[in-house]
Amino acid sequence: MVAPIRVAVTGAAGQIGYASIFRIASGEVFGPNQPVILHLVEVPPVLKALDGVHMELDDCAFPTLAGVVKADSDHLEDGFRDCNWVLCVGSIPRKAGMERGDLIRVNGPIFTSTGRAIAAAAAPDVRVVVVGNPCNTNCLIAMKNAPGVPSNRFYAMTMLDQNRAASQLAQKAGVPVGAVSNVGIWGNHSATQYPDFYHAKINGRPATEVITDHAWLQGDFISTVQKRGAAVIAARGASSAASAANALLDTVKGIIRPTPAGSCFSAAVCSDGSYGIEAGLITGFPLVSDGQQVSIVQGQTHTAFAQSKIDITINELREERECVKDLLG
Ligand SMILES: NC(=O)c1ccc[n+]([C@@H]2O[C@H](COP(=O)([O-])OP(=O)(O)OC[C@H]3O[C@@H](n4cnc5c(N)ncnc54)[C@H](O)[C@@H]3O)[C@@H](O)[C@H]2O)c1
Ligand SMILES: O=C(O)C[C@H](O)C(=O)O
Repeated sequence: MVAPIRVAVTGAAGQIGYASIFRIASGEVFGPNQPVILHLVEVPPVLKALDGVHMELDDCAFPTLAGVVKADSDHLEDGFRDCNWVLCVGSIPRKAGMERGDLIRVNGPIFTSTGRAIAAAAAPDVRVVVVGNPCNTNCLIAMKNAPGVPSNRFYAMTMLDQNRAASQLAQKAGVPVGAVSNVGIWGNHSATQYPDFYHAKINGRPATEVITDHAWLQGDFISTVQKRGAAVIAARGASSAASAANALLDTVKGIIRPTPAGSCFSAAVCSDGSYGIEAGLITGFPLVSDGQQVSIVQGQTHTAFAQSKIDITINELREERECVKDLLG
């Protein structure tokens, strides 16, 4: 009999929460033999809607769903008690015309109590993925407010950017998206991020050999990925949800499954000073997992063009940190 793992999802009745939890309950992420107890966290006015989500989970009759715990955001320790994963979605999304960073003073405070409750109540092996924007800096706030939880347990989501970048490269090259690998996202999940096409591969070959339109790679490719979130908001009238939920699940899979040889996956983690990036910033890096431990891919070299892009996005992360320095524990 396999012991269940406990997975908390904040904002569980929101767009991304709703698009995530059924897939987590189904066994897609942790496997068909791993029971999961879902901890669903919402703000008090949304608890009634959360009851409805709970009914729907029951009605799916997933064999892998071993239980549901509901908690409100005023009782986060109850919500996170003994959790092995805390997926932090709950927060306000931006509207048309806003940058993700505009949410910093609205959503940032949510992550002080989140960090404290994780430290107080979660399982000793807890891993945290922050989705709520601006996710890098919110993750920094949570990490700084969770003394005793190792910094390498904190991730902010840049997987959606990786998936967007892979899709753009595949369409340009006229290949299935599965042919694209090794796309690293550097820096902030924002309009300054640097999606690294230089190290990307298409059918195992450098993307820069397969796609010879380098002006497109340096121009429209980067800006399309950087601004994709805003483009979705403009078209849909709401921020990306199904693709974000999919990326959240891909992030967890990236962490717990060995990365295929010669490839990487993307998330923002606490910099250890790799590539000269200031230690302690939550920064998008190319990562590899052996199924247990995640590490930053080492030894990549960057062109002057790429380095200038990385410098811009790292600078923005420093500015965001300055903006929330009163929340950093
Ligand atoms: N990192 C990424 O790639 C990425 C992608 C898409 C969206 N996002 C971000 O994810 C967040 C959620 O987006 P959404 O579309 O699901 O929004 P949503 O408004 O549909 O849902 C958010 C939910 O969070 C709940 N909530 C708010 N404050 C909370 C708190 N303190 N504790 C618990 N729950 C709380 C709300 O009641 C709501 O149900 C936004 O900040 C959005 O910008 C990030
Ligand atoms: O762009 C947003 O505000 C939502 C999300 O971060 C996205 O990239 O789709």
